[in-house]
Amino acid sequence: MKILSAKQLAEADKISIKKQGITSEELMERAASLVFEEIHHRLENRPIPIKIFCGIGNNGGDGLVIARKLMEHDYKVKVYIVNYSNKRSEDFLSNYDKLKALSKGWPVQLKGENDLPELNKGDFVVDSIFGIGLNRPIEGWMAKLVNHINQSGAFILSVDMPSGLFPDQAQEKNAAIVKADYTLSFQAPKIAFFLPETMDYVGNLQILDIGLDREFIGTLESNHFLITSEYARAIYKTRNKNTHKGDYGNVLIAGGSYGKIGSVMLTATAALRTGTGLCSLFIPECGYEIIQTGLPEAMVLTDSDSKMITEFPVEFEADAICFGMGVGTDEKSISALRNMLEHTRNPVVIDADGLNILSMKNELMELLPENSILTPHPGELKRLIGEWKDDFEMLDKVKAFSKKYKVILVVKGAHTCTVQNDSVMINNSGNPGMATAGSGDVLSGVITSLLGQSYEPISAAVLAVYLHGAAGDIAAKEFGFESLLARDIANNIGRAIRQLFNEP
Ligand SMILES: NC(=O)C1=CN([C@@H]2O[C@H](COP(=O)(O)OP(=O)(O)OC[C@H]3O[C@@H](n4cnc5c(N)ncnc54)[C@H](OP(=O)(O)O)[C@@H]3O)[C@@H](O)[C@H]2O)[C@@H](O)CC1
Ligand SMILES: Nc1ncnc2c1ncn2[C@@H]1O[C@H](COP(=O)(O)OP(=O)(O)O)[C@@H](O)[C@H]1O
Ligand SMILES: [K+]
Repeated sequence: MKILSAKQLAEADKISIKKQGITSEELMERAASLVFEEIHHRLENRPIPIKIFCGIGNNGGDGLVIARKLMEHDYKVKVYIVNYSNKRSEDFLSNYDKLKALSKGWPVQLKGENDLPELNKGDFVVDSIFGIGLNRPIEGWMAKLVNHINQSGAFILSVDMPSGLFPDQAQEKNAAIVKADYTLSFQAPKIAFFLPETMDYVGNLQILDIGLDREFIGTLESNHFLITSEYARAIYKTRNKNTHKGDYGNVLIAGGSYGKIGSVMLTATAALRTGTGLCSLFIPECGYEIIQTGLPEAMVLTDSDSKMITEFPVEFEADAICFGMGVGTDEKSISALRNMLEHTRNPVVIDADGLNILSMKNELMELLPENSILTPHPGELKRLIGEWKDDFEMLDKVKAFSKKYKVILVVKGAHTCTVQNDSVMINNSGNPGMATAGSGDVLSGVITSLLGQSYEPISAAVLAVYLHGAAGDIAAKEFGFESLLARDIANNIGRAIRQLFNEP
């Protein structure tokens, strides 16, 4: 699903109005009615105090429509108009008239900090102050209003955008932004919903299809995509009956050191659970019995060193190689990575200490086969690309890095971003239960497995990230967030694949 900018969405609004022969007020009625229906569906006429904060632009206009609809259904509604200027939009004004005609009292006018209304824990607040028209940070008394709403303890539903949040540009430090519990956003996701510095403002996210022109949206160019289950399903390759293990890839996972053999075991488990036909590990000698006992499906090659990798079995003909988990950064292990890179032409997967080695020995970057996949978490990423001042600069730097070295970066996080050149694929599956040791090792195993099964490198990365998160979600249903282990993610990859086809 395309992630669109505020400018593109405003354009899509205009084109749709023209093509569908409707007025912008009718489009507003349509969009806001969908929000009303979501609220009505959940509240089921419960007498909860609903407090709607409306700006005076079109986002405020949405709020007025929502208020009218709720009043028509006998909800307890109070409307506050946030007068941030005297330029009320046309559609705001016509809905203001409609609301006045329906309600007995006038909406409460807010004009300064003395007007902040009383809010209580049990209130249901609708934030319809600013949407995609925000063009500068919220300041002055309105910033106080935003903090007042945030501190009230009320349930907060934001319409289209949490007010104060820019859809597609960096935020000032300590900006006043509504911290929503739930955001109902129109038509397309906005990138700020998924980036580390701003995702917390959004709460639960739901995108409402307000029926903007599909053909026009199809023509819009975007470098940013949200990975959906439909997309993952389209990438996935089904299996033929007439096949054997040789058809599903022979992968080699090199990693581990004394005390960190578990990491490679997790990677190999994940690779096998993702369908790898033949899985071999290259590990220091100390891990031999551990792997042979713990994972009998895997084959094991050992280094001459008992505690760390110091070489690489360059004669091994693998369909995909993964290097790095638990390796450490000893000079001898650095030469093992160099050895591997000097003898490999196919794309490889580099994770964990493999990445740290690349940061230390920049010249090794030049040896990476084209379309290799690097899987840094934010700490490893900083070592690779340096510091960044905000998420947008981070994405720019990652894109530049991807272009410079012709590699794919999987920037891990709550919404993992897979970056190739200028394109960013954002993942929405997964949960905080996956913030546990070894879950990144599992991801590398899934990527390597798909790479070995002849998926294009970018497809392997994107599908793996999606399945890894979906498997984590299935595991979390069984164990809860706290109890989830990395191995549970690996063990649920099969269920995640079946879920793509709606099989429980
Ligand atoms: N178009 C359609 O058909 C549909 C649109 N829809 C809805 O419209 C929303 C977009 O509406 P919008 O364009 O009126 O912008 P909105 O977010 O209400 O802001 C209004 C004005 O605020 C001002 N302003 C900005 N920042 C400020 C600040 N920090 N402090 C003070 N003032 C500030 C700025 O005016 P300025 O003062 O700069 O002239 C700006 O123009 C969209 O999110 C969706 O909810 C849906 O109904 C679907 C159909
Ligand atoms: N809150 C979260 N929501 C979704 N996914 C998460 C969350 N926290 C962690 N993950 C996922 O778990 C993995 C953690 O990887 P990493 O930090 O490398 O762990 P480790 O080094 O312990 O293996 C990543 O794939 C990341 O996307
Ligand atoms: K809003």
